[in-house]
Amino acid sequence: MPQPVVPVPTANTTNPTATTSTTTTPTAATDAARDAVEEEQATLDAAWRRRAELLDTLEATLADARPADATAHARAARLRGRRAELLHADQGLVFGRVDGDDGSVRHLGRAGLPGATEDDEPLVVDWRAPVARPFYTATPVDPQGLRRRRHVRTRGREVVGVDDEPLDAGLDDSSLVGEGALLAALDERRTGRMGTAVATLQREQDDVVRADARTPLVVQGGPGTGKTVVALHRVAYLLFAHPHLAERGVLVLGPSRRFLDYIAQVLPALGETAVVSATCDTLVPGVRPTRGEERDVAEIKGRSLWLPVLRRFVASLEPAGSPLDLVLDGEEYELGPAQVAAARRAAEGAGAYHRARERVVERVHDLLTDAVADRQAELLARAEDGFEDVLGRLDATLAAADDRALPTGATGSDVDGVLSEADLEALRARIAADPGVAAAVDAWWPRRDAATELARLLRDGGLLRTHAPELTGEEIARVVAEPVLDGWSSSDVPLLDALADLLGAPGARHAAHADAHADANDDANDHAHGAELAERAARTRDWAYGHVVVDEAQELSGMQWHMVVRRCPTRSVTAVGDIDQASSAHRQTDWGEAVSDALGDRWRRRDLTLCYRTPREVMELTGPVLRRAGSRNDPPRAVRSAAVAPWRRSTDEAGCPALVAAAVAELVERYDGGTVGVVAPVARVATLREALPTGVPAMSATEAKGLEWDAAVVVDPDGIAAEPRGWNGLYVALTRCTQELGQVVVA
Ligand SMILES: Nc1ncnc2c1ncn2[C@@H]1O[C@H](COP(=O)(O)OP(=O)(O)OP(=O)(O)O)[C@@H](O)[C@H]1O
Repeated sequence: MPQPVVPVPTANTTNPTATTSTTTTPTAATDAARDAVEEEQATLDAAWRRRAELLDTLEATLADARPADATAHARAARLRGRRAELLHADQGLVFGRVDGDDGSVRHLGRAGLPGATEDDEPLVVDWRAPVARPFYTATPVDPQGLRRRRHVRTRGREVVGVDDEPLDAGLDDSSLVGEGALLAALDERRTGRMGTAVATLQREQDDVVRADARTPLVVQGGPGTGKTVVALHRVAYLLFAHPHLAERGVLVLGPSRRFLDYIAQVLPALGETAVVSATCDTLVPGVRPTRGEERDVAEIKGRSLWLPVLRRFVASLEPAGSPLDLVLDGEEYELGPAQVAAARRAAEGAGAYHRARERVVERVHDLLTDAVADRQAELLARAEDGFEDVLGRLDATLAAADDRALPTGATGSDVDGVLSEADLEALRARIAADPGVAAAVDAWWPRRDAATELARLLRDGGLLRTHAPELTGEEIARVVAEPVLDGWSSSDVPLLDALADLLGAPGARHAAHADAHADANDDANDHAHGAELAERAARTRDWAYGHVVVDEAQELSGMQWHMVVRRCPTRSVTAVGDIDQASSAHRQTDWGEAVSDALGDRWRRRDLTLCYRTPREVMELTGPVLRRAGSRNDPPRAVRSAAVAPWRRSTDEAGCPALVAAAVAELVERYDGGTVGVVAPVARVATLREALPTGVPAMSATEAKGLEWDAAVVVDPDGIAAEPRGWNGLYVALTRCTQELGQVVVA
């Protein structure tokens, strides 16, 4: 049990896993507290001085730097990255300390601060360094060589308190890490922006943060268990521990723009900029859904089966083995079925449609070059047999070739009929540039555009019946009835992405990847340029990220999962979510069903079990809601209890907006400096927005996902429960508050 040696202002805290505490007399405790604060203040002062020195040195080095070559450029970029890291470390420059059995003392902070000389111990160890790990994971049962863990609470340059946990005095293994500091952090007013939790990460969270990056990881956790916190700290950890990931950037996928705004400050505050954040809707550059859609259609279009459907459709776009007629210099050539088949074989294994097309077209040019050369030789042979008219034609052909700069070096009279290598090359180049040949090849194997082809497929019942036999006639009819020409819907985006991938870029083989590689080499480890890299990655549809984090991952459809994996071929993916909070149209009810198709069977699951956000009294209301949602899971255990009991008020339809407005006004006053939010059935949101003061948001359960406020008012809970997947939605709605929950029931 932690022993706060300086009182912590957290009234309503109860550890669900309470353990024994060490006893100290009040006076001794006060003296010890004062000494401890003074001691840590001295360390914090030293850390600020060291930070200033390091920044001065960096500034001077950067001012003198004249990056002459790539190495110097990369070094300057690294220095700029380090400068940014030190600048961001001002909050929490020192936040923890561990004392070893061997008398060693180590301080932890947002950024590492080396000692004055190379032989000195670091003044502060970076929280992500391996030596920092016991701070998060040591327990009395497994003290990992530590005697004591101390959380140092600071405000700017001042130490305001310390919380000590002896690790050599107990047998209990279940207490929270740094309970005093944790509960103080949890009790703080919410600002509407998520904060960092480097100082108070809990053991089960740290296990996720530092898990192996190569294995896809799925983290299941109930509301408020810190999934988002963990996901974002994992990004910071991975970029620190595996700098090569920064060369490709990290993609963070969230459920909505509002959610991305909510978390936007966390990664920059952790010093990370090589990060792109997006929703599944905004992942494909140049494509934005503008059309709503029916839930059943979204469900059908989200199924993974569309991947084989689209594959079959794209295969059908390739020309059958029909002969190809070509004209060059007025002469007709026919590539017969056998030659066409041979050319098509060249495309086997080429992958995307356009890549295959490129290879086949090259092969066609080869075949035509051979055919022209053969015909020339044949004409010559006949000429030698004395056919004057044929000789005339040959002269004409060669003259035409000369006009087009075919450097045969031969004339009509001294030609020997066999083209040299150089002649053949030149002939091939001329064929490749010939507009007539290009037009014929285009007509035979056209370039295709993903948007046009998808719209064509989705509107054509016949095509769907051919390529999507997995769908029933009724399902096909629902798909065909969608007005795709009026714009894309959300479920079209992954279909477009899959189709664009199967088609490949016309005429720009691997351009995006080549581009990405060049950038990566220029910008290796360059945090200062991370934002630039991220911008470029966001613009490139087939950018391959170093790592992808998916938050609220339970919402993704099968096709959206494929869209994720396409962006990270190494499958270095961390997905965090709560299957019990799912509200989107798909039918998955467990993680295996949701991810196995895209992630294969290599993925691992971790669970988060403690709820840090929502007070126990509120969580107790959610068990029955979960049962009604059809879940067999229990809500997570809350680490805190509420100062104000959850309340319910009733009203009739007409009185609802006014009652909600009055309740909100009370809460805004009570949580001055904090935040209040309202969650309601979709149909009530607009009316409530009008009734509420500015700054108090009203939204549906789906929109509230991932967000939190000090106080939340849930309006018409029965109405929310009656929505599609409504009991899951109500579970979300009830778990948004950090302090107080009110429910307004509409009779
Ligand atoms: N170790 C921690 N230290 C301090 N605060 C924490 C810690 N873990 C979680 N929190 C806080 O608890 C709250 C809930 O965390 P978070 O939003 O990450 O939970 P979640 O599991 O993503 O919830 P939901 O499923 O409802 O979206 C946040 O205010 C977060 O800052």
